Amino acid sequence: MKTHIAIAGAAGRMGRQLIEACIQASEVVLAAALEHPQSSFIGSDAGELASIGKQNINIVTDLNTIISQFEVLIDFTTPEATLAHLAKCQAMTKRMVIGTTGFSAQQRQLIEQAAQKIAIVLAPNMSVGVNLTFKLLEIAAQVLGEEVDIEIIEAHHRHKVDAPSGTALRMGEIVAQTLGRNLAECAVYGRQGKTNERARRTIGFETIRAGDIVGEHTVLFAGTGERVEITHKASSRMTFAKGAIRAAQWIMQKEIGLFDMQDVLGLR
Ligand SMILES: NC(=O)C1=CN([C@@H]2O[C@H](COP(=O)(O)OP(=O)(O)OC[C@H]3O[C@@H](n4cnc5c(N)ncnc54)[C@H](OP(=O)(O)O)[C@@H]3O)[C@@H](O)[C@H]2O)C=CC1
Ligand SMILES: O=C(O)C1=N[C@H](C(=O)O)C[C@H](O)C1
Repeated sequence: MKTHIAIAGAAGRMGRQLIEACIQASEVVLAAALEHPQSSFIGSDAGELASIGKQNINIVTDLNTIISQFEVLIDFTTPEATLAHLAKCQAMTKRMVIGTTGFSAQQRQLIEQAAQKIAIVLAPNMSVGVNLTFKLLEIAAQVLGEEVDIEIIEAHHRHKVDAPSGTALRMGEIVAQTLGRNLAECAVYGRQGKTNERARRTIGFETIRAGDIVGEHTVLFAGTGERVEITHKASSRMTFAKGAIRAAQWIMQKEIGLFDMQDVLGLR
């Protein structure tokens, strides 16, 4: 049976890629596409928006009007919009795949609570390569341990509104957890002025925002005499969109619970 998908944030950078990925994937059906009420794209055809030709699916604004048409809502919007969609999906018992980043700890708690009622995949990065990189980071941190300085450098396009990226923060959490550190206590976000010598157990974050960079992450493990750099570079948003479609198909086997791409890809 094909999975019927609705896309929130359909006119966004990721939304347009998701429309195309949905149409390309034979195992899923694009059932509906959503934008906010003020969007100039309401009523536009989703296929035309994604430059793949008319699909006879108009962009709508009210999730309640399409609730019977889809099984999984894929949401790449903003934290506030995602939480509004989450409340509706919980009320109507619909599954969600959430790619939005930039949630506060309190907002994340709301997602965890909702996952007691519905099944959710929440992942700051849906690419297979980044999720493999997460595993490589665990190994690097285990082997290099306390002998190295760890820095996380990320670069994204000029339109990105959250920093550090959700992926960079997840990388920091993985490294910190592997080394028995608390990221909230050891993270250092950028440096300026008289910083004093670097403390070994800190994990540094550096953020670049420029041009049309799709998404690049490097974790540096720098010791004395050598260093290891683990880098992932995304060159197309289609890699994230394909991952989200895969997650939407995977979540159909779950009724409740909070999962991420490590679960979807069997990397847990
Ligand atoms: N997990 C992953 O693999 C990835 C995650 N992301 C994350 O996804 C999110 C979106 O990224 P991106 O596509 O680049 O951003 P965009 O700003 O291009 O897209 C977001 C879209 O959501 C729309 N939107 C805002 N509020 C609502 C609402 N209430 N209902 C429906 N639609 C709404 C925006 O409309 P308007 O522009 O008019 O405000 C816009 O069209 C970010 O948090 C980003 O970090 C991005 C790439 C990969
Ligand atoms: O906003 C983006 O573009 C991206 N955001 C995600 C993040 O914050 O990690 C993932 C990807 O790198 C692109």
